[in-house]
Amino acid sequence: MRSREGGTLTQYAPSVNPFQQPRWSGASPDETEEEAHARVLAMQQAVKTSKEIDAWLLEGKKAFERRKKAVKILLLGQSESGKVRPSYFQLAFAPSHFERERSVWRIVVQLNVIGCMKTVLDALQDEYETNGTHPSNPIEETSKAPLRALRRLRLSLSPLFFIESNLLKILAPECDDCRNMTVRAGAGWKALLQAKTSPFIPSSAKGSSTRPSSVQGLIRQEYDPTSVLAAQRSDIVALWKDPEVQEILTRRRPRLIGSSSYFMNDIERIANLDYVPTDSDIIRARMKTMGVEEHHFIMEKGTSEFYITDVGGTRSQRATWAPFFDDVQCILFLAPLAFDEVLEEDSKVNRLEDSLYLWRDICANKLLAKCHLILFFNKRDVLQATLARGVQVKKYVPTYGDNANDVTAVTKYFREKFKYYHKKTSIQSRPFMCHETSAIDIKSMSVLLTGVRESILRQSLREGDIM
Ligand SMILES: Nc1nc2c(ncn2[C@@H]2O[C@H](COP(=O)(O)OP(=O)(O)OP(=O)(O)O)[C@@H](O)[C@H]2O)c(=O)[nH]1
Ligand SMILES: [Mg+2]
Repeated sequence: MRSREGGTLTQYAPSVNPFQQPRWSGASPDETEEEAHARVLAMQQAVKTSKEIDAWLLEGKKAFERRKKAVKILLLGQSESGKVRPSYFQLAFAPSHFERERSVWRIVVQLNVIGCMKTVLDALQDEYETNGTHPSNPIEETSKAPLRALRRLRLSLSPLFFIESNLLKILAPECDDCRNMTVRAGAGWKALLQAKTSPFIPSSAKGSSTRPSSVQGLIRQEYDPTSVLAAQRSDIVALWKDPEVQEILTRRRPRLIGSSSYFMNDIERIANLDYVPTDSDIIRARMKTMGVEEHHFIMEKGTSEFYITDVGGTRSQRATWAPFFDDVQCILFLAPLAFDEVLEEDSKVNRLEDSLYLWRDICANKLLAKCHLILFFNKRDVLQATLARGVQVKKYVPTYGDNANDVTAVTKYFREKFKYYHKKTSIQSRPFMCHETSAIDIKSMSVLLTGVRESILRQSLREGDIM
């Protein structure tokens, strides 16, 4: 055999056979002792890193397998449609997790109360200023009296507004009013609130372990509205129950966030030193979220795992939903029958019309062709109250015509509309599932969600998703 240059191969062969040498250690022949030491350390580190990568890959594989077997639910709907459902799932299937977050929701409820107080004070100010500047007002001094009382009240409540701004600095630094506050999705804001307001500040969060507990108490009070609310309870109750104030609110209809009136009607219970929010309070508390948040639950009784993804529903956030359409099995679509309301972010758009078109787009989405869609006509109680006030559907939806103006007829009418788009735009046929719900009815919501969970599990088993 010859090499290309013409010489024999044997003339290039090494004098020693490497395969017969002891195992190569990476050491060079003239290595010093320190170099040898450094080399051994580097090799040990490399082995450790390699094991860590293996463990990480294995963990990732396990997580992927777990996720594959879990039930994946996506909550969709416009802003304020009532996607408080992660709390419901926690309450129904992981109650101890729900329990741990109770202290956080106390502050959210208190912020809702502060926001509502501000709206009431602003509405009264507008009312009195308009009346006070009215040229035909005969007794100018008398007309100024309510404005002066209002100013006094604002002053006495000012510690609350100071605490509000402290809380905003940690929750939503770019915002100066809790009524417009939006927190970033994820548990970050809850941990921050817990750290600032929990009764026992952990030593790691104290900064100085020698700080006396009275100072810690003061720091806590800067972030905790409880004692100020308790001290001002009688003034707040008197203001909210004043028939004149109620008349002004009914006439002016200022926008009250979330379930503020529910909290204000119960203010004697809430403005208390030992106030702990009830399940109902937590479900009603309003905290606008920005971004997408995934909640992972393992059922405390049973073995099922859930991934529930909650999204921000304002129009500007809807583009962020698509990446979550990939492996979702079921969408719970929330659509309140708010035929007489407009979107907060665009006052030209009717809320119900927006929901209907959003539903149509979800039904038509190719990525969701195999996904189960469950429609919730949420806020049934609000629909009931609106119709009871005599608000006519046909005034807002001309095609409604002379159908009866009651909950049954209204629900039936809109159910047909949603069903029509479901059938017309779904790429492959799927059952139309629609429920009427009300977040305030915790018991029946839990029963309903248990039913939904069972049917998703059954469906997944049928399709072989879950082993
Ligand atoms: N009365 C009543 N209030 C409800 C109902 N469902 C939700 N709410 C309240 O409506 C407010 C808004 O609900 P959320 O669930 O926070 O709104 P969301 O859909 O998550 O809105 P974004 O986070 O902005 O997308 C909260 O104060 C809820 O307590 C209901 O059925 N009846
Ligand atoms: Mg939300």
